[in-house]
Amino acid sequence: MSEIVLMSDPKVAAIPVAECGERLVDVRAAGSLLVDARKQDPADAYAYLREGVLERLLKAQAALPQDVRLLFVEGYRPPALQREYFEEYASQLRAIHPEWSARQVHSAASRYVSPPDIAPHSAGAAVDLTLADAGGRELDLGTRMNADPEESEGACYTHAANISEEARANRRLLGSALAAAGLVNYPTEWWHWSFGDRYWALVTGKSAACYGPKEITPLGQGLVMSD
Ligand SMILES: C[C@@H](N)C(=O)N[C@H](C)C(=O)O
Ligand SMILES: [Zn+2]
Repeated sequence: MSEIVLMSDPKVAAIPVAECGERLVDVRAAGSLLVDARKQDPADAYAYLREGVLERLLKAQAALPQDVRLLFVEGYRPPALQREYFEEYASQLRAIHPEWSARQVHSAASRYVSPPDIAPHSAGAAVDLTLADAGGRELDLGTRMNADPEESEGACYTHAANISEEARANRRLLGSALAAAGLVNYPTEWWHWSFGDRYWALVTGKSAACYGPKEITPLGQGLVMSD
């Protein structure tokens, strides 16, 4: 298996963004995806994604067996929230490993949360999702979603060996549908997939990302994006 490129790798930040300006859309309006409210925020920003990412999720949903559904948990994440997540996990790591340098902490933190400057969720390009049965019950993917590497003893890594055969099969099913639709996985998190961001561009050999980080402002029934 090829070596994992972490989000903190300078190769990711070196990818330029040629912003295409595509809008963020509410995935709940598409109607055919299961959407879980565990990450709901007052502006419902969590439910938004770039239009091209949603199109690809719908394609992946259509490729799954009839009794299996994608369960969407989190899409867009405001830059301030991304910073909060990153800092929170970095301080946990500092407490566990007081001997680590700032560089080591930054790199280890990026196994689980992207550095805010390159964050795919803040570009509306990434989605955290899992599988559910026809009744909406989550399937066994080996760990809870958002289990960090310490808590899960590494089982959050997509190709971890310390999960059951059933969980491995479910990860394969999720992965084959999403990869066929054009999304790429962050290999330290089985639930994190993206399209159009810098990480996606690096993995797929594109010269630039098409979606860069955005701030959003709620307006009427929607969201307005700005740099
Ligand atoms: C925090 C976790 N749900 C997540 O989204 N991690 C990725 C790497 C990110 O922050 O982009
Ligand atoms: Zn994610």
